[in-house]
Amino acid sequence: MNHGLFITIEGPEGAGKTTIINMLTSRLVSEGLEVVATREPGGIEIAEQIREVILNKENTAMDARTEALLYAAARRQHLVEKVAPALKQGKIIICDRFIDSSLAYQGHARGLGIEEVLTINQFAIENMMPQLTLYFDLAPEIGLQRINRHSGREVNRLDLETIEFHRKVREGYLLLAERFSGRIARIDASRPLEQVFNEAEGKIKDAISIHRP
Ligand SMILES: Nc1ncnc2c1ncn2[C@@H]1O[C@H](COP(=O)(O)OP(=O)(O)OP(=O)(O)O)[C@@H](O)[C@H]1O
Ligand SMILES: Cc1cn([C@H]2C[C@H](O)[C@@H](COP(=O)(O)O)O2)c(=O)[nH]c1=O
Repeated sequence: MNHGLFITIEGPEGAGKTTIINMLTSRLVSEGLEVVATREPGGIEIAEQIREVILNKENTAMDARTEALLYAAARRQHLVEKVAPALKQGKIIICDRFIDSSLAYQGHARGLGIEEVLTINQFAIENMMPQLTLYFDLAPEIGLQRINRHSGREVNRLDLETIEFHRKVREGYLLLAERFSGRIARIDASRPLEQVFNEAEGKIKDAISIHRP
């Protein structure tokens, strides 16, 4: 019997997560694997509604703990409705952001504390952790420039944070990559797309052979 595989992709704005997830999904599907690509916050109706509230540029009064709880709530619903059933069916889930985003953004950059944010997320996820996390490491200046110049996506409330905030996000991710080195693989996302893709694909293929022999 095939076992599901839960993979998450992390990193700052404009690191190339969406682009690479699309490329990885096409590649794996073309090889006959069943893949579900999804994202946080979002991926299902209720979580997309929560996303609207969190990322709305008008919601400048949002308290940091409210923000952390909303991300955790969206995560819970997405896990229960989409991720867990697909894993049960033996599929490969590739999720754009997961718990490490909350730890880096709310825990470290917002200053709520990584341990505190971990605690509320443990309640939300009940030990359902990814087997592999690819962290796309990139200086925030480059990522924000990529978004402003090329992607055409709407700027959201988090994008508008100060550059110091985005630097703290990176600092948070680097701390997490060190702490959870068995799960998180750092990928240098400043390189050309093809190189980033090749490394990401290699790590995923390794995980498939370990976790779905
Ligand atoms: N390695 C790369 N080199 C140069 N440009 C890139 C690279 N990867 C992605 N891009 C470009 O950067 C922009 C942002 O990419 P993408 O939307 O995939 O990032 P993202 O990590 O999903 O961003 P966000 O999380 O902020 O939505 C796109 O225009 C994409 O084509
Ligand atoms: C899951 C999660 C996300 N965030 C932040 C990170 C980004 O700024 C936005 C999501 O936008 P994207 O274009 O889909 O990357 O939300 C966060 O702060 N905490 C989280 O848990």
